[in-house]
Amino acid sequence: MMTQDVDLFVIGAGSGGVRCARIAAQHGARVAVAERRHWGGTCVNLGCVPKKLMVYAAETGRTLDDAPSYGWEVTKPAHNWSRFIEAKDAEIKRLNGIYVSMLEKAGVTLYTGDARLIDAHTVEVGPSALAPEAPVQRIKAKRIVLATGSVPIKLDIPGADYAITSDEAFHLPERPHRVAVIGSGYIGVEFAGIFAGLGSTVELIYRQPSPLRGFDHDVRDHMRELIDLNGITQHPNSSPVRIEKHEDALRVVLDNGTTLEVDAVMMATGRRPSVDALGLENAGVAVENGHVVVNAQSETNVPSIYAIGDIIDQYNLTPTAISEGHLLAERLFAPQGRSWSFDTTPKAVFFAAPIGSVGMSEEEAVRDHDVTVYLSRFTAMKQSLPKRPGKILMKLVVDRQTDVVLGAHMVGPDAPEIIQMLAVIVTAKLTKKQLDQTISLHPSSAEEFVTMRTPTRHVARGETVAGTSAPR
Ligand SMILES: Cc1cc2nc3c(=O)[nH]c(=O)nc-3n(C[C@H](O)[C@H](O)[C@H](O)COP(=O)(O)OP(=O)(O)OC[C@H]3O[C@@H](n4cnc5c(N)ncnc54)[C@H](O)[C@@H]3O)c2cc1C
Ligand SMILES: NC(=O)c1ccc[n+]([C@@H]2O[C@H](COP(=O)([O-])OP(=O)(O)OC[C@H]3O[C@@H](n4cnc5c(N)ncnc54)[C@H](O)[C@@H]3O)[C@@H](O)[C@H]2O)c1
Repeated sequence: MMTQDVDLFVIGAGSGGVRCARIAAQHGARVAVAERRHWGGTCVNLGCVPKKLMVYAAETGRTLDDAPSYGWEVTKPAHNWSRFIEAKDAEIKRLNGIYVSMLEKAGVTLYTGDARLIDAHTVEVGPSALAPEAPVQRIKAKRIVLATGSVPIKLDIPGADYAITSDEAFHLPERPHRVAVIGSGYIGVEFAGIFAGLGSTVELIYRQPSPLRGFDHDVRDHMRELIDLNGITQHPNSSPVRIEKHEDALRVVLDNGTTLEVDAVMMATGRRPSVDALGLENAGVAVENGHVVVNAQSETNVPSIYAIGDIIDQYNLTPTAISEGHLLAERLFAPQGRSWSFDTTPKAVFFAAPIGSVGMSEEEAVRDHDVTVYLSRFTAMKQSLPKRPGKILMKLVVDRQTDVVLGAHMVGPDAPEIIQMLAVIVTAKLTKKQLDQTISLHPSSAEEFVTMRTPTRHVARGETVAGTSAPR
């Protein structure tokens, strides 16, 4: 066994860990990082990146559907799943290499293997699936960062073992023709859109009356319509009670008695922080509701140990994990740090018509503000020739007293791209009047955000939020 000293040891080379390690090393710290499964973490290997490539694959199919209405005399060819998965995997492999070389160039020492805490200043790295032959090594560190991310959760129902999660969905040997997706959060809705876009029959099962709990109620209502329009069968207000394996199919039995016959069942029922076998108890790191507890400085209760990203179960997005890692490295090794506005983190759901959302939903805003809502629904020009159904939704939530834009929400083509810029407006606390002073860019969908003049409704602080009144 070898012993070595570093200023900072980062466990987990995902979004947060890689950034933290790189910035610390660039400021002169002696840094080491351990990764047990895949360099770049969830986002690069089993999350944002392969997911977005799959979204593009599905979108390309829809473009082919629409091509004849623009004069292209094409018949839609079949989608070759294995060729696509191969191309996607090659791209992910390229990105893995970039992460490794970026860390090495910054002078970070890399350990491939499973890491765990021995005490508040010692990490042990041993063999893992990625490095089954890895020697057991102990490293002494002045400071340790826990950046181990999260893992998917399956429902505890009979037959759960027959179900896949997003981890397996990226590497299926063939595309299932009939899929049941359980859960209508980010992953459930995104994968329902991907499978439907590639031609599968999709059943989306969820507990609530509308999908996407936590999003603005008008966005959720609108999404319910769009999911229908994309040919996905929704089973709201339902939960699966068991999954049965039959000769040629899986059967999902719902609590209302419905039985669905499918080729694959995907559970998209949330994720939990990855804390198992991390040795947290050896160092006395406090855990609450399954996540590591930190203060606003990413400090745990143990002075030498910090935690960032999904392991703290706060924002659970890549840019927030990256920003936490960057801030922590600067706080520890460079006095003049950057700052970020975490409260106005923009969010996207990459469905067939994606969602972009920043700031407060209407129901969040009315807790503390008198609110004016501007809401618009219209058909995208690009959809006019193909006569593709489904409208764009745009919504602004404005403080009635100060005129500050509290929230901006959109469902429609390019919504994430447009909302990224609206996030600047919400972060800078600009007013509706300042949006009104902006000349529109024509013809675009985004121009609607600077041309919405007539309030749709006013809602007083504390009032119950009512449904939409914009034309459908
Ligand atoms: C299907 C899917 C789609 C997503 N899409 C988006 C999206 O579009 N946009 C977005 O912002 N976010 C998205 N996310 C969320 C995003 O991927 C995570 O929030 C982000 O990766 C969290 O970063 P992290 O650094 O906390 O952890 P991770 O990126 O998960 O990295 C943790 C790393 O630690 C390693 N590790 C764990 N335990 C150990 C150990 N004991 N020893 C050594 N290494 C260890 C893991 O192997 C992993 O590589 C998506 C997630 C999923 C699952
Ligand atoms: N576009 C993005 O930015 C993106 C994409 C994917 C994932 N992510 C991140 O990853 C996280 C995890 O995604 P997710 O979709 O797995 O989680 P989620 O929390 O968004 O959704 C979980 C879903 O499972 C359902 N569920 C939970 N317990 C259940 C039960 N007992 N019975 C029936 N249904 C149940 C919930 O009602 C919900 O619909 C997200 O919160 C997000 O932060 C982000």
